Amino acid sequence: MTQPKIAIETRHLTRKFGDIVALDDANISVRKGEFVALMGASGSGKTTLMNILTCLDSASSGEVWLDGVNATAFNEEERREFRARHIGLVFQQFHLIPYLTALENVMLAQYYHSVPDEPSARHALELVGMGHRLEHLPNQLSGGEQQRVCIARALVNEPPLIFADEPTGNLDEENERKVLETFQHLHDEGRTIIMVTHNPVLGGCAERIIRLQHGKIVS
Ligand SMILES: Nc1ncnc2c1ncn2[C@@H]1O[C@H](COP(=O)(O)OP(=O)(O)OP(=O)(O)O)[C@@H](O)[C@H]1O
Repeated sequence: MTQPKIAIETRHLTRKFGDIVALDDANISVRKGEFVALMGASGSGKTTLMNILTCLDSASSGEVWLDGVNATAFNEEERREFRARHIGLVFQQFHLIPYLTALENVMLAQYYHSVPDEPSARHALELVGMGHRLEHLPNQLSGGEQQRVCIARALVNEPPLIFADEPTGNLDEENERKVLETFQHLHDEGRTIIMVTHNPVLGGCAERIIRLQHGKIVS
């Protein structure tokens, strides 16, 4: 079977919360291997869209296709299952387990997915430039290093889609640069990345910017 070239597609996607239309007839299409930034003012619907695309929420109407699968009518169990197999998430807050080393934190993600495999956990950390900090605890790492452990954790199970929500929000400029370089490296490797950000520097590093305004895609 040939693999679909489209990683993400939404058709007339709408999400309402009571009277509030958080997402209004949104149509987006992201190719496999694309690096896309999702930008827009506060309240424009970025989180709402991300939550649907990462199977944390479902739409009020419209369709969502992820990695060639129609995810529109997934129930909670199916969403959880799909998320575990297809989606890697990087958050602004690191959510690392403080008493586990960098390597163990990454292996824990493997454990929840299938089985821990130390060589591939090491490889994921090497990929993000953290091969020299495997045995460090989170509090022995800089913010940027912790975020790179989180990126390794997000990609260790080889998810086809990587989502990042303000991944450098808590970092200084130097660490922001290193994390950005890591995403660019992953992009060069052909991974599909969708990044929510307010930061024009990050937005400028993406291949394309999808802009939201009052729940609508404006460009
Ligand atoms: N659970 C909810 N219940 C009611 N209204 C909601 C809910 N979630 C979001 N909204 C509303 O939907 C709109 C879009 O919110 P959303 O969080 O998607 O914006 P955002 O672009 O991510 O904003 P920010 O950049 O501030 O995080 C806002 O008007 C918000 O108040």
